[in-house]
Amino acid sequence: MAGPGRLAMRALSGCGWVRGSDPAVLSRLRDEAVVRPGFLSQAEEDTLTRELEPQLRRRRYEYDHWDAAIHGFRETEKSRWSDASQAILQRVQAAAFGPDQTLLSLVHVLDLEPRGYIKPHVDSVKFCGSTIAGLSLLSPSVMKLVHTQKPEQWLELLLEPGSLYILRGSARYDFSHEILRDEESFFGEHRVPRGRRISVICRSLPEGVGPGRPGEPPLAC
Ligand SMILES: O=C(O)CCC(=O)C(=O)O
Ligand SMILES: [Fe+2]
Ligand SMILES: [Mn+2]
Repeated sequence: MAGPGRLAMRALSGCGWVRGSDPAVLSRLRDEAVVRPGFLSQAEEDTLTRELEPQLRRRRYEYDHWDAAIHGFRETEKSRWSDASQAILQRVQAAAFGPDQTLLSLVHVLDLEPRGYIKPHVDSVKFCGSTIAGLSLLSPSVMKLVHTQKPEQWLELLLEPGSLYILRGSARYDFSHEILRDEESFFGEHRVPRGRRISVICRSLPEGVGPGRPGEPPLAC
């Protein structure tokens, strides 16, 4: 997909991959809800997908938890990576995290089938620090952020395959995030048809928590 058309970009300030309810929200969250399209080369995308596929294929998609935040998904946590993937994750770390932040050693890998979606939620502050950074593979999708107290304030993030998104600070704590289901998958006027999407999500540890205790953080942050 080539990115949003001129129409969708009309109301935007700055980046063509982020839309917002109003210019004030866009400017306030400018550095806190960031999309970097084309962060991965096609070769890097293929490397990650090829490495994850066998591990994911062993699991079944889950649908039936009526109160769960995520529907039509399978997931894993991964600590050991090939050298090539390790290099990609290091680029993510350098792009998204500060030198004083420690990352969860387990990287969260989420596979959403074409009908899969993620309901609005705020990642638990118990298990996840101030920064969340996610790579998107295979299918484009729209991530929507809505202010938990003032729902009239929102952002839409267009996540194309190969893109990196970063949520930090207020965007991470004061806004819920969700991945829209296919029927609702629009970036402004721009329809974003959903296929299968894999995301690779790095998170910082809650501040003040040491990096030890392997295996402690749960699957769903
Ligand atoms: O798939 C993503 O990029 C986000 C997943 C998510 O919000 C979560 O696991 O908490
Ligand atoms: Fe989340
Ligand atoms: Mn989660």
